[in-house]
Amino acid sequence: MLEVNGVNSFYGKAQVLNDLNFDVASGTVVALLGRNGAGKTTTMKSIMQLVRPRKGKIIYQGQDITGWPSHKVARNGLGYVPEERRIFTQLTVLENLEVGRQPPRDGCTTWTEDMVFDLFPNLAERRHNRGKALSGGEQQMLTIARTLMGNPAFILLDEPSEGIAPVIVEQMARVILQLKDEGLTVLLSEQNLHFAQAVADAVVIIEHGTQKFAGSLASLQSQPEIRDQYLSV
Ligand SMILES: Nc1ncnc2c1ncn2[C@@H]1O[C@H](COP(=O)(O)OP(=O)(O)OP(=O)(O)O)[C@@H](O)[C@H]1O
Repeated sequence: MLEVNGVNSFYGKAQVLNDLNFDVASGTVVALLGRNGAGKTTTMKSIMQLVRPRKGKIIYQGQDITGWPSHKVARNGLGYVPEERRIFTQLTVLENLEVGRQPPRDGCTTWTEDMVFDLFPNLAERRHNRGKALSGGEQQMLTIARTLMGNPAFILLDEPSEGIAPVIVEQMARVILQLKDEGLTVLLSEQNLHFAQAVADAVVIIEHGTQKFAGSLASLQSQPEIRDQYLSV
């Protein structure tokens, strides 16, 4: 569904990604793992064309999307949930969801408010509250919920478990598996293997912008030396 082909990305003169090569198969959850500063966010931004790869290609559903404007990438069915929660603090939960609404997309779930409230019951209770009244975890959920209102086929979640309470982390893992059941394809970034193990089918490990491993979760689990070398566990 998504191919990252020989991607090299830079900030100015500084090269941050070196020849990344991995695939995300349709209907799977792939975890992009690596320590702080490894290049996970830059990989996601390179897929979304928020950072333009200087070399290499991003192929989505057989189409080369490299160089497309980011809004066109999003309209094509890729929903990006950045690490920093970008909700509208002055708008209510319902109004935030309304902002994210896009027309139905062929082959994808058409999300309604009720459907996202089923997924995130905490938000249902808070539907008339303003964004600023929500906890960090609820803001994280609202960011995901708003992205779902755009009816994506593929969702990129940058560190969905970062900075939220353990009980919410568990809920987040359940949500990701429910999204997979809905037929969405998920690429998430994570520093810690624990969360990835609960949700991912496959794993890509990067260190200093270089890919060190790509394969199934089972194959990573059978190679503890890779895990110990590149991940904080
Ligand atoms: N806008 C920027 N300008 C210059 N360098 C940047 C910029 N954003 C990130 N970097 C650098 O690029 C490298 C990769 O950063 P990136 O945010 O992609 O890593 P990450 O794996 O997502 O880490 P984190 O867990 O901190 O989000 C780091 O060395 C970082 O300092």
